[in-house]
Amino acid sequence: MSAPGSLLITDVRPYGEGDPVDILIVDGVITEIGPDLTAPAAVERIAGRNSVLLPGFVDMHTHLREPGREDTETIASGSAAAALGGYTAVFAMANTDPVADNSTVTDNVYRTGREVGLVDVHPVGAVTVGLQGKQLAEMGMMAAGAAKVKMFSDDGKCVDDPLLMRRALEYAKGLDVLIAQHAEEPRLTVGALAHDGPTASRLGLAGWPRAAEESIVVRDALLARDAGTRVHICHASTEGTVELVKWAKAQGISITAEVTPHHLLLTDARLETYDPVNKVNPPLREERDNLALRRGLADGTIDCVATDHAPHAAQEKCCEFSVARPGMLGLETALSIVVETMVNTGLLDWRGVAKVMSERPAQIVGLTDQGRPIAVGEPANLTVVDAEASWTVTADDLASLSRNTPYADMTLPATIRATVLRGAVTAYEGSVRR
Ligand SMILES: NC(=O)N[C@@H](CC(=O)O)C(=O)O
Ligand SMILES: [Zn+2]
Ligand SMILES: [Zn+2]
Repeated sequence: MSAPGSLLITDVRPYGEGDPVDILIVDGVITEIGPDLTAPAAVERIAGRNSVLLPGFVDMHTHLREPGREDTETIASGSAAAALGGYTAVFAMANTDPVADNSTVTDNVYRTGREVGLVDVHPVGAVTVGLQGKQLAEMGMMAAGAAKVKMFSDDGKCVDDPLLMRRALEYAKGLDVLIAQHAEEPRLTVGALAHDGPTASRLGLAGWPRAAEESIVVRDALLARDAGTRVHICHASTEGTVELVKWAKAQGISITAEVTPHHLLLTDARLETYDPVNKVNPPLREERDNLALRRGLADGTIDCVATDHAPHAAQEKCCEFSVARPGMLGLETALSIVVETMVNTGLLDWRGVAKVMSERPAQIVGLTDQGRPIAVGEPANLTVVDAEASWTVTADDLASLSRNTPYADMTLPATIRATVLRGAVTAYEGSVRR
């Protein structure tokens, strides 16, 4: 990674609007924006070549597998994947081994992220001890530690006990932190392998009904209402979730929701081959869910895109569908899938992409230095997007240590030309800068 000195990014269009300008960055802060800026010869330059300039992306939902499964992802490899995907901040979920349910783990994740330095790694703390759903974790200790944990989640598992969830929301309110719920009523998903629909029936796979998600979404909306606090819904996957979140927002309930790129694009039709790469929680659903999620993201009902980047070892993904681990990679392909499903369909312009990939996630979780406007005086956390380019995904070329991308061999629109974290170039033309 280059030192955070001075940087000149030439020939870029902020938010894809207007004529190309140059951006001068000094000591991590944008100091000048205008056509044909001059800078001393020693200043590092990035040629934007008429690219779109966006605020650096913020991922509220990433699984880095450190500590515990460093064979599938480390904080370093996941940070590289994030930088290449245009991210300047990621939230690393708590389902590590050991679980991030105490400040020793969360502070270690945070410090390792700083040492790697490619992206701001914010650890997510567990809501319950060991993700067991029995006893609240020491959220206060984690929030007060070096990592200043801002978000808590048992993701991978649902906090299904309603009384415990109520207490968690009350505790979170006092700490001014966010609870993010993996909305899954486990008594409705016993043995479930696929979306409960015609495809699962035909393939003989036990179904995961939409109601398993939606019943928790509405329950948690009501609990947040009563607690007078906010709640965030991870990986919304159904048309009904969009309707329920819209209803809850209309009631003045402080609820937010994210959608993954794969739930915007892919359906359970993918399961016909029984390829475990398509196994994910919540499952890929039907086209009407994709379309409702896209509309919800466009109209602000769904607040943001989060990757749910979930690396798994080859041996955990090549076996029989029923025993394969759920989850798919997402960091390096997210922007392309958002362009394919939201920009190329006319649902979002580049301002809208900045909102759902950067501004809203930063606001929801309370980051004050990310998701900022591209303006003089603002921190230089930026992503340079070549909107005209396309690329073919080669699993072996990904920076992630895992290979479980559902987009292998697909040609996708848009590439990340460069990512800039506080004025330092972290990724440039497909390579990370260390
Ligand atoms: N999404 C997944 O299918 N898997 C995630 C857990 C989760 O996000 O629920 C994982 O940690 O592998
Ligand atoms: Zn989850
Ligand atoms: Zn997850």
